[in-house]
Amino acid sequence: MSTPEPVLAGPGILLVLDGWGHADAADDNALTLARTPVLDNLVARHPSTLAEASGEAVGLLPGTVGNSEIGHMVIGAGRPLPYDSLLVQQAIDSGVLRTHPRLGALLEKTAEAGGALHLIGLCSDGQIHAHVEHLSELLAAASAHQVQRVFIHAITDGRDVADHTGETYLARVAELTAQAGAGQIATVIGRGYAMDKAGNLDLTEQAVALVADGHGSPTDSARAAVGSSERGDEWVPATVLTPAGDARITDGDMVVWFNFRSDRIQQFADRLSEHLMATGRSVDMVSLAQYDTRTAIPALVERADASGGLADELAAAGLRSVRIAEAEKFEHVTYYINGRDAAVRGKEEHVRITGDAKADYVARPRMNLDRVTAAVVEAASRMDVDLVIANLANIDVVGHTGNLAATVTACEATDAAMERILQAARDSRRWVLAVGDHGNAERMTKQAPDGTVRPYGGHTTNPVPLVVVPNRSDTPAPVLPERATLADVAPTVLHLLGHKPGSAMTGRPLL
Ligand SMILES: O=C(O)[C@H](O)COP(=O)(O)O
Ligand SMILES: [Mn+2]
Ligand SMILES: [Mn+2]
Repeated sequence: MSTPEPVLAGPGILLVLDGWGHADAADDNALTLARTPVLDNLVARHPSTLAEASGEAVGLLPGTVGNSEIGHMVIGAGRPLPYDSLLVQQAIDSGVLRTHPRLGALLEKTAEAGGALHLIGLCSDGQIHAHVEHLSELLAAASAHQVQRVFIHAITDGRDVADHTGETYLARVAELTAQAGAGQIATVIGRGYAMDKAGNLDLTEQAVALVADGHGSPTDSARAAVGSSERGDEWVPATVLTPAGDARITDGDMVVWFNFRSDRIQQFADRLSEHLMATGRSVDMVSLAQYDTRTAIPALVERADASGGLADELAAAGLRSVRIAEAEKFEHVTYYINGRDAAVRGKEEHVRITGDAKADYVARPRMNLDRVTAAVVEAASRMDVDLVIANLANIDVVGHTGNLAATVTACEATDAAMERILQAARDSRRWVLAVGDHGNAERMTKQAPDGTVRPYGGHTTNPVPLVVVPNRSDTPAPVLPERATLADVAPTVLHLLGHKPGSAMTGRPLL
């Protein structure tokens, strides 16, 4: 006798609960501190497992925390993708970066013209946007080409690493410059200004004016620069370190952007390029990894191919998908889940829920969740929609504030939204696959480099819950394998839609 098909293939909802990681209950675990009956019930009563969302399982360096870009890319690709941090590290380990012809040619040209090299990037070891140690390779290359003036325009973090650690990382930069015999920190500014991605150009302009024209508060040490912030490392005001001398960007200089992740540096890179051009300064620029800037900036390390994922398979099968998220995560359910591909395939609809771009997430931990939920419910009710893909951003975005109470509220708001979405799924006979893209809110403290335990709003290496709510309850519920990875999501989604995994996918259907 054949076993009945446990899940009736049909339309569904793929929900990414951003920052929904798994860890044992603890007094810094916002998810277990929160009252979340719907999520608890979901995991307890329906087929569920834990999925790896960090390190090698998704294409990151071993032991590194997951992030929204690689999380959504792997969810969409159905296979781990070598992420930019890994590719940069490989280029360093193999010596390819140090001997990169484009870098070498530009350094030589700069040295001959007596120009300066400006290194701009985030100085921490958060491994999400950048790694401070990458500077060592760039400084060595500058030294080898005898570039005499090397200025580091340091951006302080406090988001991907514990806050109030900026001074430690700037001290590390100073060590690296001493080791290489080249370079000095010229300016310091927090990532809140330099890495805005929400179009707040007033913030970006402060970073542009600082590095291009030396407009900032003069101070004589990195420690004083970081200490001048009243709002932690993210918001260190534009500061010029006077011992570096005149570090303005002039005609014939070159710039290397050393963030490997594009999303939060590209606005600054674009504005700086435009400003230099508008003021008649001809400056060569390269970035460590490929950026999605409007102005073309050549990359030293190319991206991995991410084609052949869920979007391509949906298009090939003629299936309609609706993508829904609020602004903070809109690119994640469109551009990133589609393999960093901006093309909108035929039957693909995008719903971007907008709100206050400068929202204070501690004061407003619900964000625009009600409108996101309403859009999911509406899309689910449409007979012509095969797959709804939505991101519920609160757990991650509010988690980043490092504020435990606000994050608990965000978890509870997400729980209530889930209740409405699950009801909509029952009404429309849809299955639901809910998954985190990386951990965040399940651990809200971290040990800082100096050994103290601090509030922490960044990501984690914890696995994420993955739950499948079948579209019918009259057949035995399937059992999912004990462990999974984010690469299994797309094959499972295609299976639930009644299709095979794509040939480029190495993940497997979990049921
Ligand atoms: O850019 C950010 O907000 C954080 O550094 C990383 O968070 P994300 O990967 O969720 O965007
Ligand atoms: Mn995320
Ligand atoms: Mn995040």
